[in-house]
Amino acid sequence: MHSHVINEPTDLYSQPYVRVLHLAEKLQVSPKKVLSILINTEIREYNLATKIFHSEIKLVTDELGIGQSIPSVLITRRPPIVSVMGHVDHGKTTLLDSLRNTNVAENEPGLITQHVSSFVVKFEGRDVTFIDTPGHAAFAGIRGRGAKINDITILVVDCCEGVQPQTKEVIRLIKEFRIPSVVALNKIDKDEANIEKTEQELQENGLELMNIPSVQISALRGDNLDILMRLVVTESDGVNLDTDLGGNPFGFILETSKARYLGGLATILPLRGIARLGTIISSGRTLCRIKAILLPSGEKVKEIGPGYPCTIAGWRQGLPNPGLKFISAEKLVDAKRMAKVPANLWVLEKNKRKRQILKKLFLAEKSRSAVQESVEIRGNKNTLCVLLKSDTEGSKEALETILTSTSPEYLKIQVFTSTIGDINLTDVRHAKALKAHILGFNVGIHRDAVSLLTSSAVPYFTHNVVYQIINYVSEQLDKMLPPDYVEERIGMADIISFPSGLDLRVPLECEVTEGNFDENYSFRVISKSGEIKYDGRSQDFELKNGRNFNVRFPFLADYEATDKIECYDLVLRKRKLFWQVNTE
Ligand SMILES: Nc1nc2c(ncn2[C@@H]2O[C@H](COP(=O)(O)OP(=O)(O)OP(=O)(O)O)[C@@H](O)[C@H]2O)c(=O)[nH]1
Repeated sequence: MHSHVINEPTDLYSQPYVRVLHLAEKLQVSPKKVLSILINTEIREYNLATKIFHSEIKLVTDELGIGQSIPSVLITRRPPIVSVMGHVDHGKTTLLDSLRNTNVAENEPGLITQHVSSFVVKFEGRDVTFIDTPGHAAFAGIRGRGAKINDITILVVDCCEGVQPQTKEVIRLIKEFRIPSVVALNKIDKDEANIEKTEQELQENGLELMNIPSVQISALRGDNLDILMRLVVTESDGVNLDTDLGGNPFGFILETSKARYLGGLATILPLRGIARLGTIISSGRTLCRIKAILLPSGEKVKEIGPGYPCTIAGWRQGLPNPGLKFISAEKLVDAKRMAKVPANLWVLEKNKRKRQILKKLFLAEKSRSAVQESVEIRGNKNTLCVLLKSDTEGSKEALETILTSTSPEYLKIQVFTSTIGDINLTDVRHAKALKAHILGFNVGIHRDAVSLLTSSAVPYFTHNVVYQIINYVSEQLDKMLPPDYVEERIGMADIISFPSGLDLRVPLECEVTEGNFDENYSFRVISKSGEIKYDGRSQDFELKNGRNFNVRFPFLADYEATDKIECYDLVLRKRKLFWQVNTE
């Protein structure tokens, strides 16, 4: 029934490699050719069965001249994301409910009751994810920011009322963003339903029913919902639903809620990667180390793949805002590993040195559990755009190589142009339009470019030492990362007395055993076995005589006398830069 749990072997995801032979097949070149390219790199020993990683795959594809794209070894097809839209009372909720009921097993024992408006329908062996978009304004906002949340829209129109203002708004959105759509002509069970008139009105409002599939349904009775599903599945065949299972998890926050025992919850829609228990994600200023994953049915799972909405617990520093993107924060750890690559390797002499660098990078990459590639994060705040200027062909190539082969995953360095000569007016104009940084190696600035450079505040950096340029880039990348927090324990306490009958109004009485307690910090209730029963802010914290205090927590939990209370703070940590360059 719960087929939306990932049910293939787990190591498929945690082993983001491909064997040499398999890669040759994918690329449709002879295995011998691939093998010889790899052997020539001198990175290590290879045979046809060797497992190779993304950095090595890239070497092969580069050498073969088939571009930068990484073969789709870990690419999988996720379920299409469908949202139902339409005018008020035209039957959106009824349709969603009918679709959900065809699928959901209700009252299964052991499930946690929750209200989640997103769910997965299985249709003819395919999973289709429905999300209840929270109103048109938010939807338009999400779209407007260039992000992609739904693949297909079902436009519901009440055939008794015909086209109404919000119907027109949806038509506008569908057309503007070219969203594949299906029209559901609803309430055909009613006598007043006028299908022809509704179709005509849709046509008059610019919806070409010749090109857009439509179906007459009764959301209430469930008539023709199978046809609707088939149309949706057919439409989804034309949509690129490929996603990278090995990538850093990222997706959207759909809604938030709070629950007893679990604290703050957020329903998320992952669009890439596998999110697991323990995965750290961040959204806006909030951070979550995933401590529970619940499917819309309430079933608890350990991991979740792209395209499957789920509710996660473990949020710190409040709850994220619906509509926002979330990203994996694991890269904070990776960034530190990258920083350990010895600095003297950044001296660029071609070929041999380059191989050494790639070898180091490869080793760093191999040590990570998953290879990440920022596939769709382009042209946004995860990309540092640069315009390179160099004095000679040799230094130009060196700079390009260093910047393109070493950008840490998740953050991307995009080199727009790389040319030889002083920084001129055109460069500054381009940089301004592209919001790019100008990096100059051993070059000057044209006189006519100076004034625009200062007045337009285009960031630029020139130097005749390559390390300094790398340092500059490193600093810029660092500024793009979300803050890195570490936990600091403030104090520990024992529970001396607690309310019987789980009465929320009665405070817990506690005694400090270590450090201090202060209501301005976060609190955690930990059971003897280490289970976290509560994590968050306190309520009505009251310091008593000496080392005792009273405290209440907003959520009810089965507190016990053996529980410990921890008081902790999240402190901003100063990060090491990506590339620590040793200038000696
Ligand atoms: N007869 C009939 N009634 C329907 C059908 N679909 C929905 N309704 C009724 O129309 C009314 C509005 O339906 P909803 O599903 O709440 O409409 P909605 O579009 O979700 O409305 P909002 O959430 O307020 O925007 C309800 O009374 C439904 O029972 C249908 O196919 N046939």
